[in-house]
Amino acid sequence: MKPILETRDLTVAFGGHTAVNGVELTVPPCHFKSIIGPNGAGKTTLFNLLSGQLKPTRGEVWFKGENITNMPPHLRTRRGLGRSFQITNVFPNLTVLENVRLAVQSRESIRFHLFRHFSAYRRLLDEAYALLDTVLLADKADSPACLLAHGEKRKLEIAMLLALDAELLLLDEPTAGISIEEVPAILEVIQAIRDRRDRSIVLIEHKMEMVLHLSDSLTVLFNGRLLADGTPEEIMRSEQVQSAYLGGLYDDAS
Ligand SMILES: Nc1ncnc2c1ncn2[C@@H]1O[C@H](COP(=O)(O)OP(=O)(O)OP(=O)(O)O)[C@@H](O)[C@H]1O
Repeated sequence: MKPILETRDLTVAFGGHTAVNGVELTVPPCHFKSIIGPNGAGKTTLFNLLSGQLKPTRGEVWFKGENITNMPPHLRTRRGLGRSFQITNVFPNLTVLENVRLAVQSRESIRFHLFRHFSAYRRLLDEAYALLDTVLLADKADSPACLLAHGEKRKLEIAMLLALDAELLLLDEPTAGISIEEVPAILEVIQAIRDRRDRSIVLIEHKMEMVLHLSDSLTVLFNGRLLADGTPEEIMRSEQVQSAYLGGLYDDAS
């Protein structure tokens, strides 16, 4: 099966420091890959290269068979490559439902101009409701977005990403900064999206145990390099990974 996302020799250096170094990544369609690694391994920098926030010093990014290395972020989003924190257009005083409805509408308006009709508006609202259901946020549909708890905001972001119909979701530490009580709900949402098997997910996570049971494959970054790539079982068995994570090299800051 042709990969949906591929990187070739992807490298970026800041001055003398190579933050991402020759990374070769392959993500098949409808696949769930987690990128793990200790602090400073290069995970966020790699995401910046995938979403177009950064240009590589060397190497290429391919999405759906197209070389997107020099494509700006908004065009990558239109192609179907969506990143969670790119959702900067959450309107705090609008309700959760209206925010998702606007995200659905922004996708639709790229394709059609149907919205003068009430039936089209109704359809947008129905889709927005369905997405809120998917992310377990339907009970907050009428709350202003600014009143959501942190974890609920992450769910809203995921709903808006889904509304944009991203074929590949880049989720940057979706559980970072949220309370322990909210973590299971976020993981449940991600698992439900994974179980639909209709899109790919690439997720950054600092703590390997958080994503082991969710992932089809894991990529381990260490000092900017790809240390290991394989199924969760292969990664768990890898001595290299064990020593990187358990041999005192792993910075367990959360
Ligand atoms: N714009 C930049 N200029 C200079 N150095 C940078 C820049 N962005 C990242 N770095 C450096 O690149 C390295 C990788 O950082 P990155 O944030 O990608 O790591 P990470 O794996 O996401 O870590 P964390 O888990 O702490 O978020 C770090 O040493 C960081 O200081």
